[in-house]
Amino acid sequence: MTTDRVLLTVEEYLDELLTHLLDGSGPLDETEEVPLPDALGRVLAQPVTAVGDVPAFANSAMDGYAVRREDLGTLPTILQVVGAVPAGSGEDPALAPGQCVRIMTGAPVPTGADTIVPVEATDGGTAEVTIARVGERGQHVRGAGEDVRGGDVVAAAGTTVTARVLGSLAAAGTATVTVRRRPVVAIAATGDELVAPGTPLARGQIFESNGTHLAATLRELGAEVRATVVLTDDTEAFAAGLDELTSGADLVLLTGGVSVGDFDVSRIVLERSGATFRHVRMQPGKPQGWARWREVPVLALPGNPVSTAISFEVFGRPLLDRLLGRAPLPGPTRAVAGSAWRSPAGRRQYVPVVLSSDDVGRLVATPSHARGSASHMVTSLAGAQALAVVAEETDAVEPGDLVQIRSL
Ligand SMILES: Nc1nc2c(c(=O)[nH]1)N[C@H]1C(S)=C(S)[C@@H](COP(=O)(O)OP(=O)(O)OC[C@H]3O[C@@H](n4cnc5c(N)ncnc54)[C@H](O)[C@@H]3O)O[C@H]1N2
Ligand code: MOO
Repeated sequence: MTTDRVLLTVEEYLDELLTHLLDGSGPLDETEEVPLPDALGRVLAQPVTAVGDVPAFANSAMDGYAVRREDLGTLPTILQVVGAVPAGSGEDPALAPGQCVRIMTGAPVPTGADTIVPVEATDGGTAEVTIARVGERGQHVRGAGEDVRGGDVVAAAGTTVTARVLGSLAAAGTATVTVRRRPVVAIAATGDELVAPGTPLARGQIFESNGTHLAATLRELGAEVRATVVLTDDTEAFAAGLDELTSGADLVLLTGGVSVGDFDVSRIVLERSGATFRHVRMQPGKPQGWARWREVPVLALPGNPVSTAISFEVFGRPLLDRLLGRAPLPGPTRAVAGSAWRSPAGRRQYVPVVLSSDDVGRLVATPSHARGSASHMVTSLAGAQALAVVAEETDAVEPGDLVQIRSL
């Protein structure tokens, strides 16, 4: 009976999803090779190695003079300037004892030089130069391969290609990368009360927001997202809608209608295909469900907007990560609570928070909504930078208490 659901911990339910909903399967097999700039947001299917040393050659970190350190035993010393190498120059002027070369930042250090003297430590001469100060041998020389050696891994398989990863890969000479196919995800919001923003609200109606939120989150995660559909509470229409949603999809997300109400259509229809509905020891996000419809995994999330968002973070994101072979987000960090709030005993609480630091440098987490955590306060998501995670055994959080932080 749906009203008498098995109560699971967060970990137990996630394990059930990974093992039974996804059938224990790993990443999608298909990969594609894309030009580097098109790889933003995709997940690497293979490690990417540097095509050569980075830096590729020893070069100057300063505008100044390339010198032989042994010529500068006593200072000041006058050296003869025998050439100039700007960045991009292929020249390698020879240096005899007592000679130096003008050099610009990024230019290759002449083979005969070993140290760079910044122009500020000289009189700036062009035919000859007086050197007033010099550092250790090798100073201001950026060595070949100092950043990474040719053949070394710059980004591992499973890495999400962010702007930072793109920059690093470009610097390491990568032109194309092999990424996992985007999982195709279909989303449906359920409920007769839902209307699109821009439509006047009749009594009992609300603006649909979960589908918009989920679709955008999934796009950020590298999925190919089908336009969100709104399914009504009519069971036959809902079943037909599910047939369409599952066709060609790797995953279907449903939001709403998973609770125990008489019109909870997701639950009623999915149960026809042997769905599993659970209560999970978390707040928000207690009622959850999953099924396979025409063999396609269907994850049914509770409809309250904050419940949908957090349930997706806790259960949907790991499914996507699994399909994409993506390395999971780094584990939680900790912060001190910036205010007091209550937490339901026996349930792990996830609270949208803003982060700041206090005057002794501790990370501080404060609920992003003045009224704390509640699953209908959808605008708490807009200002949230992270989720504070409060343990099951805690029923009250006091300012200064340590809480776990999960990034969003
Ligand atoms: N008797 C019980 N009632 C409820 C229980 C329970 O254990 N026993 N659990 C409560 C909890 S906790 C949650 S969470 C909700 C989950 O309910 P449903 O998944 O069936 O969600 P709905 O009833 O369809 O909607 C809940 C709420 O969210 C609004 N909503 C739904 N979809 C959207 C959307 N796409 N965009 C914006 N807002 C949406 C909907 O209008 C409702 O206000 O059940 C509790 N009840
Ligand atoms: O699980 Mo419900 O999300 O607490 O409102």
